[in-house]
Amino acid sequence: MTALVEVRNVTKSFGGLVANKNISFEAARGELLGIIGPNGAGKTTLFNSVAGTHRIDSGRIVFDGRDITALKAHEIARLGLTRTFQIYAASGDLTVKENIMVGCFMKTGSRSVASARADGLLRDFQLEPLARHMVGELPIAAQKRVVMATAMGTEPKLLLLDEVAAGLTPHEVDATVASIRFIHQDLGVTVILIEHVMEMVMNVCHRVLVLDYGEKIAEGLPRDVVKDPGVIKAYLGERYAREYTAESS
Ligand SMILES: Nc1ncnc2c1ncn2[C@@H]1O[C@H](COP(=O)(O)OP(=O)(O)OP(=O)(O)O)[C@@H](O)[C@H]1O
Repeated sequence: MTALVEVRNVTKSFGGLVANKNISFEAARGELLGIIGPNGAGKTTLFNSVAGTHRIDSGRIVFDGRDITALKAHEIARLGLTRTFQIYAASGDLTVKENIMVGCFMKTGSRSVASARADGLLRDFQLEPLARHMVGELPIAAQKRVVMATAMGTEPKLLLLDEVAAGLTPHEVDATVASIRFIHQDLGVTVILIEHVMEMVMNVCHRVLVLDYGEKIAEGLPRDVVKDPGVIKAYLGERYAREYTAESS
């Protein structure tokens, strides 16, 4: 598999705090990559660095064969790299369908094309009965599906999902896993996801990167990463690691 995105020696500081320190990784076309690590490790900062939400201090990012390091977020999104936000950021004034259409307008200027595409996404993400509801009034699980459907409206090649399982019940996490598999397998989108819900990471990710204090401390198969002593110490804890080691052996 060839790399769809290559991140080389990316550093990003906020004042004296180095939130991403010399981080390098690649995601292959068709891969489903997870990023884990404790609160404040630099995961969201890394998404912001890759998606052009902020300028990085140093390093280089290549997406789909093109150097995107100096591009702005909307220019990067047009190339097919879309990110979702951990905190839902859409306008509360929009209905579910209108919200999804905002994503579709990235690829078309036609209202009827955007509307038809949004109808398809409403079906794909089981949102049809909610199409006319205001997004801000929906339960969290449905809001997360709107976030994913809106992102898919931009027709990405690479989708960065920031904690789409946070705050969900186990049943809702299962439904989110199904949505991610649909995006990845049926729609053929490469996915990188940040997640604290380890059941989901273990379930869906091909590979996992682990960040701690702004640095990449591990990278590998989920079953190997959860046994890494550095990852256990920094993030998972002994009890959790024992559970997963027992399950995967
Ligand atoms: N815009 C900003 N200005 C100043 N500091 C920031 C900014 N964004 C992030 N930071 C700091 O950078 C560090 C990394 O934050 P980041 O949000 O990337 O961590 P994270 O791994 O995503 O955490 P979480 O799992 O809690 O979402 C933290 O110390 C955070 O306070």
